[in-house]
Amino acid sequence: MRFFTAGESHGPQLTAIIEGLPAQMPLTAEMINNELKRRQGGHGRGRRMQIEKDQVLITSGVRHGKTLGSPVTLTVVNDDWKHWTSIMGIEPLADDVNPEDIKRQITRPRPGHADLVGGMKYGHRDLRNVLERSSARETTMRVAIGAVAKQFLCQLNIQTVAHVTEIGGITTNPETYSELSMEELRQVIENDPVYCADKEASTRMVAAIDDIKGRGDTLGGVVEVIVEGCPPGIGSYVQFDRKMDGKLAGAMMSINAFKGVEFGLGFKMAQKPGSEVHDEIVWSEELGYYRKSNRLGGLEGGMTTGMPIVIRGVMKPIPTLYKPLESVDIDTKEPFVATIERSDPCAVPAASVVAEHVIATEMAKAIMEEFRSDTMDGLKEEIERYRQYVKEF
Ligand SMILES: Cc1cc2nc3c(=O)[nH]c(=O)nc-3n(C[C@H](O)[C@H](O)[C@H](O)COP(=O)(O)O)c2cc1C
Ligand SMILES: C=C(O[C@@H]1CC(C(=O)O)=C[C@@H](OP(=O)(O)O)[C@H]1O)C(=O)O
Repeated sequence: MRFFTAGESHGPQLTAIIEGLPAQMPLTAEMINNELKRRQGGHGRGRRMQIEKDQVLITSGVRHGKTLGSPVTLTVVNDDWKHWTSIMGIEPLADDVNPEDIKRQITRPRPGHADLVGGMKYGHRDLRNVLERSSARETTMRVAIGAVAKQFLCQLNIQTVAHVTEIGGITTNPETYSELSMEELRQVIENDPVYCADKEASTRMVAAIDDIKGRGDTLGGVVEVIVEGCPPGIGSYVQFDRKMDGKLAGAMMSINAFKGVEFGLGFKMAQKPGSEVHDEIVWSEELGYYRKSNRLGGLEGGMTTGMPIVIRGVMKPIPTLYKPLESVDIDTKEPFVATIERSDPCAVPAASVVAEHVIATEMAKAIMEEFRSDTMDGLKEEIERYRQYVKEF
């Protein structure tokens, strides 16, 4: 499976093309729209999310609710486009229009965003040409693609869920959710304003977001994605670029503003002896091989172990601040104090939805590389056979 996304944040629409999905897989726009709605939510989003009502249109690759095996094209219209048609026009400017006269030319780069380096790299003196594509508006299509991947994984009894574990230094207590099933965890976070499973921490996170917003500043945090039901042996140790942990980490780091990744115990492993890190191996007739604990987060030697995959990513605070940091106007070379129109004070809850979907996409891609069939039923049979084989190994 391979895919591309395209589209500017304030352009007419966003597009994704996915190629390599098996035929006969159930797929509906409704399933994708539910996930798009979750990405738009979460306490801490700015005014843009009140303008957009993200709804996907499937324009190829699906007929009567099932994939055809041909490329699937997804589009989401930017409702905000109508306010930007002159600034973001596709056609060349008329001869009598001076580009400098187009409103809202951006010459003042924001520290922490792509503006300055993107402008240098592509020769754009209007930094809007950079921010339009570097914007996390693109994550809409990452979620749309991931929603398709989740439907694929669901056919194979592989489930994913993501939740927020930290915002602005407020952390969850894992004891409040460690006993929950995937389904229970999903239900708890769906009813929570910051997609967090610890009620007490959630209340404090909401207050922290309101407080930081009032002070014109922004907050980051940590999100955790769990994948359950994946068979052992996805990914490989035989070549560096086939290691599953590397692929998952790369996917997580491809999300705007994500700056670190860890699996299982993660960075805490540095403080512990090996006996408190590695997971002991056991076997039973009913379950086959499994581990007594899951401190490594479901990966050994670049391969899934069959235990739940547990991956966390850290999101830095949003760079566009109402309380601006020092920067330099690229035309005048003078320092300036920026004024901004709108931004998200905290997008960690929304980013948890994005994280779940990019991880689901990477898992689906890896499974399609590992097992070959052009039909969904063929793939199901392949995986079932393999699951039985590893159980008895
Ligand atoms: C869901 C989501 C929403 C975001 N919203 C904003 C925003 O409103 N304003 C902003 O400046 N950055 C926002 N960001 C972060 C920027 O897109 C990101 O910092 C920028 O693209 C630069 O990339 P980098 O932080 O990975 O270096 C958001 C990120 C995500 C994942
Ligand atoms: C549009 C989305 O997020 C945007 C991500 C973003 C950024 O700089 O990354 C900046 C903001 O865009 P705008 O300047 O239009 O308000 C966010 O709203 C979205 O998540 O769909």
